[in-house]
Amino acid sequence: MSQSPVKVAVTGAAGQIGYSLLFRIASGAIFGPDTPVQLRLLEITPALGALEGVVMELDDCAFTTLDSVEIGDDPRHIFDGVNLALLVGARPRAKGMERGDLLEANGAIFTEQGRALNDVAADDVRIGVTGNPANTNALIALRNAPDIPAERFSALTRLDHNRAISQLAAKTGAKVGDIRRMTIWGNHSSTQYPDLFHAEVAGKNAADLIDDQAWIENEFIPTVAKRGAAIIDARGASSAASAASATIDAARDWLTGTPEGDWVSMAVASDGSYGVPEGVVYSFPVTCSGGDWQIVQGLEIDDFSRERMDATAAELIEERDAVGQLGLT
Ligand SMILES: NC(=O)C1=CN([C@@H]2O[C@H](COP(=O)(O)OP(=O)(O)OC[C@H]3O[C@@H](n4cnc5c(N)ncnc54)[C@H](O)[C@@H]3O)[C@@H](O)[C@H]2O)C=CC1
Ligand SMILES: O=C([O-])CC(=O)C(=O)O
Repeated sequence: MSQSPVKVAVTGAAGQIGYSLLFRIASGAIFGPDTPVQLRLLEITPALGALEGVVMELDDCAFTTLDSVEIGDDPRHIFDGVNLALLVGARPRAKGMERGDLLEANGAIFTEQGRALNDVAADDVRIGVTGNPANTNALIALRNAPDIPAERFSALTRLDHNRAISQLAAKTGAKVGDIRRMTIWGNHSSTQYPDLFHAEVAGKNAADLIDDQAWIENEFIPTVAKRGAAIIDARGASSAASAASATIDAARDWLTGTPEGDWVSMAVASDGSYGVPEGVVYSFPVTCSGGDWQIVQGLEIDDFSRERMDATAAELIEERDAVGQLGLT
């Protein structure tokens, strides 16, 4: 192992997602087997005792890729010099809540953490937001970090993307690995638009192959968009292992690149592509290379897709305005 260590901050490290995420990062799932990782774990003060227990377990795994672990409750200390910050820590929703209901509870966290990252993170920092409402939390963080380019922030819609791939594979009998060019447009919420019109199954257009608009509208889209709620109903707690896995997938592809001929879904600051207003963090199809992302351009958008893309943009604008009224940005 010759490379110098990468510093990775994880917030909410003693939570459910953290319990799965930390072990994957420590074992090399983002940076591979040759890059040592320094974990810097942020929690609120009352959770530091539980976090110490998680650190004992990390030690007990004897991961060759884990260089060091530091824990604390001060974002300015934990984020000092970090190259990657995964902002997971936030209150999860309970049964019957929409993710937007968490805006006020969680918005303040991302104001403080955006400011701290602005002041102390490494110059090359990338910031991935998993904590809900993820898109608007990312917007709050980036607005509070004026010295960090907005392109360095993204919110997690990779879980929705992976859910959509899994549903499409089950419907068509294809293998997950045969599916490419899936897209989640918009918000990580029930208004998101999982798009089969540009997805491919073994090189064939997914919507043409399925040839069943009713299934797309009445089964596929709602199943993907409401999967988080279905898991809360079934488990009594929100998705954790799958959310951690998607957080890893998203960070790995952002930093190491997307496969040739494929793309992934990432919620990023809109640049106006596809008529999505600037000033919101919206999920687009993106390709990544060298730690940067680019929105895939030139996809044809029909009326059905347009309507759904606009509806989820409208929800993000409402969230942005609500946050403005709370004085959070
Ligand atoms: N974007 C996505 O696809 C998904 C997002 N989520 C969201 O991820 C977040 C975390 O979920 P879980 O791990 O299940 O929740 P959890 O409640 O098990 O853990 C959250 C942790 O964050 C900590 N925390 C709270 N405020 C903090 C602060 N200011 N700084 C640092 N840590 C803080 C808490 O002490 C707790 O340990 C929730 O907002 C949840 O809704 C969950 C699944 C998927
Ligand atoms: O639904 C929730 O609240 C947790 C989440 O974001 C998901 O599972 O997609």
